[in-house]
Amino acid sequence: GANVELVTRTIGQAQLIREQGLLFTAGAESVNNSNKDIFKVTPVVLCFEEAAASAEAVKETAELPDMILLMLKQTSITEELAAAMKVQLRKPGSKLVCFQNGIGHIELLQRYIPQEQLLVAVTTEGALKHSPHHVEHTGRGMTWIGDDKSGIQAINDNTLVKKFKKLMFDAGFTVNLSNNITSKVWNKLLINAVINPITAILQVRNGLLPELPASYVLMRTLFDEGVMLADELDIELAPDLWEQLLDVCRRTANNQSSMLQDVLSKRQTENDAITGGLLARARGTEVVMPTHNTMYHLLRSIEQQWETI
Ligand SMILES: NC(=O)C1=CN([C@@H]2O[C@H](COP(=O)(O)OP(=O)(O)OC[C@H]3O[C@@H](n4cnc5c(N)ncnc54)[C@H](OP(=O)(O)O)[C@@H]3O)[C@@H](O)[C@H]2O)C=CC1
Ligand SMILES: CC(C)(CO)C(=O)C(=O)O
Repeated sequence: GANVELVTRTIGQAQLIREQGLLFTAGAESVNNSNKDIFKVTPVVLCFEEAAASAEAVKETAELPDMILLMLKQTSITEELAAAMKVQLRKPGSKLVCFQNGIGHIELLQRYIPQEQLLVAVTTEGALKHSPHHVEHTGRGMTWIGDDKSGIQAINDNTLVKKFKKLMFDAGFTVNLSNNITSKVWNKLLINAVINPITAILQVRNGLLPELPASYVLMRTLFDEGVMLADELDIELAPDLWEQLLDVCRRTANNQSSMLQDVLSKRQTENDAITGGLLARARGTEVVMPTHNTMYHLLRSIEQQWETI
């Protein structure tokens, strides 16, 4: 095994998990779907400030983490967080694995953390936080990790990465290495940039999108604009990405997309990292993305209504 520490944002959540444990339920398609068990685990829990202070205080870098799995939304990746990560990643060879959807965060993190310590993860696993100490594994998937600069062999030979893969495998998760993680990131980015904004604006579940003739047209238009940009940037996409996208709608038909959940809870969405991420990459190219631009501004208008309340 490995020593694992869970880091929460608030002290309240850390205390709750220390007192009551972390409840883990398995949804219908989860790894542990045989009996829909509820597992209770009692990890070591620190809040963000505690973790940052304890890393600052450490003199021997051997006591610092080997690997940090960053599973926050893009909206939580701030300069302050990146600076704190830098302090926690002083152990030579340690790695930060970034699980976010969307793009833009790696550029921010690279301003603080050397590129060779950053790994990008793309996952199709599904998780849903029901309460501050209850999480459901809503769907089985696959996780890809990589970094396009080092190449697959270097990652494959990395002892830490090997150990991480084994630990994940033993826990029931499949982790593969990718020699083109940018392509994996963009496949997911285009899927999210089609499904998330439309579901969030129309307030419908994923399954309805391809069923409504008008939203089907909108989906295809957003998809085609995204493909044009990827072509312009020489980013390889899966040849059957459109079919994959329709399949995601079918497989997650009853899900509310993460962006719809954010809108319903009046939380800031990942619009800047998903649709905004595409628009930022299109700037300075010949590609125009009028439909993504409209979706971006519609979502910002929704968010700005709460910001001004
Ligand atoms: N959920 C899923 O199935 C999938 C999610 N993703 C991507 O993964 C990322 C995370 O998504 P998801 O887990 O759903 O998001 P959630 O909002 O459910 O969870 C993120 C957690 O991060 C916590 N957090 C925020 N800031 C800090 C901090 N500084 N220190 C410690 N904890 C912090 C939040 O705490 P608090 O609630 O207190 O703010 C929250 O509990 C997103 O980019 C998403 O797009 C990718 C694939 C699948
Ligand atoms: C694939 C999809 C759209 C599934 O709901 C998702 O990743 C999300 O909701 O953010």
